[in-house]
Amino acid sequence: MQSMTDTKLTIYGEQFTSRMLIGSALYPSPEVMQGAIATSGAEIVTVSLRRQQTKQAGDDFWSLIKEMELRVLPNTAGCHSVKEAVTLAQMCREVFATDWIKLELIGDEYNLQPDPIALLEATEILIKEGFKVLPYCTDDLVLCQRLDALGCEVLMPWGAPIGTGKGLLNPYNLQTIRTRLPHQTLIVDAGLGLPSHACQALELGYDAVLLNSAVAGAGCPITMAKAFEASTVAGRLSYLAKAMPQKEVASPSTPTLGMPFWHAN
Ligand SMILES: CC(=O)[C@@H](O)[C@H](O)COP(=O)(O)O
Repeated sequence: MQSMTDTKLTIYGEQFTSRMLIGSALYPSPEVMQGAIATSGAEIVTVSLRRQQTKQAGDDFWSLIKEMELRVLPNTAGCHSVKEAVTLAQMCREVFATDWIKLELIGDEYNLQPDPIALLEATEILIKEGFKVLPYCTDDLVLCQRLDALGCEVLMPWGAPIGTGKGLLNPYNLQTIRTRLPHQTLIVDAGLGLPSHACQALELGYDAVLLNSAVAGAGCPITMAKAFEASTVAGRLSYLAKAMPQKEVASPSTPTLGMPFWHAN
């Protein structure tokens, strides 16, 4: 019998079993946040230094995150300039004692689209300073190639604008990036709304997904976290199993006498 072997998700040399990275914002309560993150099976949680408003709220939040013993991926959510993002990344390195940074640099307020030019500039600066950059970028092949050439070992193209829940708006672009950068760890980041969207990303050969709103904004975040976990497992297995080719013309699936097994033609 054929058996299916899989590699683990690799991020800058570190290996993970879960193929979902999860955000820590927008949950209805700290308890629900902890419950949903734990249920999701995620081993990496992204956190924003900028979003904490008072010292007390910040301290309480960090204690909850620390209790969960997850790998923390600080992000530069809300930054609009290279200077702002680089400064925040430097602060994150001090506060969280990690050189990982999810680099988010917004270029447009309407759709929160990442600014590709500023992103390249900030990535170059941060890599020279020793950061391990995980850039949140648009699904543009040439931009991804440039980020790859700068030394990024993970790229995170968007599925759709942050918080929209629209899923993969341009599967062709995402597929092209996968095909052209086969060595890269690729993560679809943002815009997912349903577990089926995560499954689709994994089926395209993406290594993982990063999401927040779909779980935090669900009617029952804990149940939705479980559904996303199952969908990433299903999507990865489906990718490894290699789907049957699609056909334009029907072919009978009921075996004809004397031909009980599949014939590829
Ligand atoms: C939490 C975080 O990093 C977001 O900026 C991320 O991009 C997730 O987006 P969604 O909320 O659309 O899942």
